[in-house]
Amino acid sequence: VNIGTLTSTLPVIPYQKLTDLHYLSKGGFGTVFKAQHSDWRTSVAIKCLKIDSPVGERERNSLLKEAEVLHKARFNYIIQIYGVCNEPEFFCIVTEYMCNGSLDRLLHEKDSYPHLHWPLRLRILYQIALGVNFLHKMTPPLLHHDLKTQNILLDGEFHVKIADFGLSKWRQLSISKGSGSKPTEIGGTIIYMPPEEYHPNRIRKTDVKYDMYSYAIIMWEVLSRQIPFEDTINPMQIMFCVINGTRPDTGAGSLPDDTPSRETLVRLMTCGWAGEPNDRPTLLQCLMELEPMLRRYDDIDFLEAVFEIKKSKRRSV
Ligand SMILES: CNC(=O)c1cc(Oc2ccc(NC(=O)Nc3ccc(SCC(=O)O)c(F)c3)c(F)c2)ccn1
Repeated sequence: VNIGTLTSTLPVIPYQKLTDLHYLSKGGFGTVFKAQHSDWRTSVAIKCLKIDSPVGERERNSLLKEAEVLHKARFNYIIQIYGVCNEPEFFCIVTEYMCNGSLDRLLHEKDSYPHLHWPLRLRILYQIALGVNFLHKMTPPLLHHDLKTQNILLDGEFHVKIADFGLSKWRQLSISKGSGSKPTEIGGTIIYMPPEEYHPNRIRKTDVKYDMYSYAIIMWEVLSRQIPFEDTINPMQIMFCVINGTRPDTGAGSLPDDTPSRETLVRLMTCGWAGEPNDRPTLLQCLMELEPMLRRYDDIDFLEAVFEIKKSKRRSV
């Protein structure tokens, strides 16, 4: 990646403008901090190469590639990049800070969030689909291939932005290049991984269909607030079951009968997680089916759902 072309359109942020660093998380070989930008007077997130390890050329290039990808993929439902900090002893990309954290926490920290009203859950599913569909409609299509609730971030009003904490080489759909799969992070979860990915053969033609499988699993997780395959602890067991057609339970025990548009949502999930990639719908087809569901609600419905969360969050602090 030519840093010159990248920084000709992306701000270069001097390191001394980044203050009050707080550690957030550690990725493959990247570390994420919250920081304040002293001129812009806002919180930012910075993803740096391990500040202890010498910044290797390969790692630096990988982060540059990520900046380029994020810069090209600017969209309302993809995490926004503000710039890069490119100094000899410090190298990081600077993005917006998503103050309400990951969807994973919103779904499963039920003490903090006892009520998650349907309008907000549907808006979250719709906005994830908008983000992933945008990636798939780029030329060439940009594949996420690590969609999971930990990579879905929420801003102050609980709007969704797609993120990718993992730091590994970027993949794009290119017919020429044999598309080897992105190695799953060590200890990464496989519950969002489609069965054809368990033993990736060199030339896989249906790459965009990978994200659709992950999206279907996320749909189930949002609507049920349960962990997919929770009772099977051993990843090998999950892979075995999934290859044999086991999927999350779509009965009333997991998806309540009062789930709005239950039949349509269950059909989208079951088609989305089909074992045969070509049987899965596209994200665009999902959007077409979700749009009439969202139109049933108005802003007050969404505001009430967000208000409910903020009230209970205040109580639980
Ligand atoms: C409580 N709040 C927080 O903790 C917090 C942390 C945070 O840290 C980061 C998280 C992720 C990234 N980076 C990233 O998302 N990159 C990326 C790259 C490619 C694609 S799309 C194609 C593909 O996936 O390959 C994509 F969608 C995303 C980052 F730079 C910082 C940001 C905001 N808030």
